[in-house]
Amino acid sequence: MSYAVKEMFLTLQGEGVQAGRRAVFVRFAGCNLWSGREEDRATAICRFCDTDFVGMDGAGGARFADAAALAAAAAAMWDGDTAERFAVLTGGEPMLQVDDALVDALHAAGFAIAIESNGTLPVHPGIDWVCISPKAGSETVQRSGDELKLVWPQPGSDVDAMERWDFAHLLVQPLDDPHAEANRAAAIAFVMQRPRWRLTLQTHKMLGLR
Ligand SMILES: C[S@@+](CC[C@H](N)C(=O)[O-])C[C@H]1O[C@@H](n2cnc3c(N)ncnc32)[C@H](O)[C@@H]1O
Ligand SMILES: Nc1nc2[nH]cc(C(=O)O)c2c(=O)[nH]1
Ligand code: SF4
Ligand SMILES: [Mg+2]
Repeated sequence: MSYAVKEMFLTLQGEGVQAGRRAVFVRFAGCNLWSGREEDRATAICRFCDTDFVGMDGAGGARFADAAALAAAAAAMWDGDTAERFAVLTGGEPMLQVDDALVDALHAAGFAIAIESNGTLPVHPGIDWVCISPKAGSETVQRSGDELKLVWPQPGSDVDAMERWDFAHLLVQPLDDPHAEANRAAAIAFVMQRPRWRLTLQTHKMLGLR
């Protein structure tokens, strides 16, 4: 199978329990909850997306002919200790494209693999670190993993149900939109009400990283 990748870049993981870790980000093109076109945003299932995932025209983006080609490109970005190789598969929705061949090729290249997924599709069982970010108005079928990252506020979210799912870490991330300051306060209030949850911030945005 070939893979449509919007962009690929070396940075620090900005969010979640792995924040601060060096990582190659592979941003897959396309999502099942929004077309990515601004004219469709108001009618999409997921309306707050902060990411351009349309096309393959970003830095490091391409249509990779096969898994070996994608893994080789990711490995070429990692100019350090190969023992620490870490890839974050995101998008768009990566589970629309991630398959056995890609997981095997990245592992063969020495990468531990993390994923950022909306949870509407089962995550590949070979992934080493599973982050699910549920979206109100969609069905979260992937109800287990390493971290659940709830963007907040998000009306229509069944937080009590999420607390019955099987995640090692429960995280709440302030919604980045024109009301960011109020959203941060709401996320802090959320954790004050629900001490099983922890606040996570989009540190790459504060640091000027990609
Ligand atoms: C762009 S999404 C791609 C992966 C996948 N489609 C998902 O939604 O999890 C990456 C992460 O950014 C989060 N995110 C997207 N837009 C955001 C925003 N405006 N503010 C805060 N987090 C946001 C998502 O919830 C997800 O955790
Ligand atoms: N540095 C950095 N960390 C991130 N963590 C999750 C991201 C994403 O867009 O999936 C992201 C991103 O876009 N950049
Ligand atoms: S599900 Fe993820 S990639 Fe898709 S529109 Fe929502 S935040 Fe963006
Ligand atoms: Mg992002």
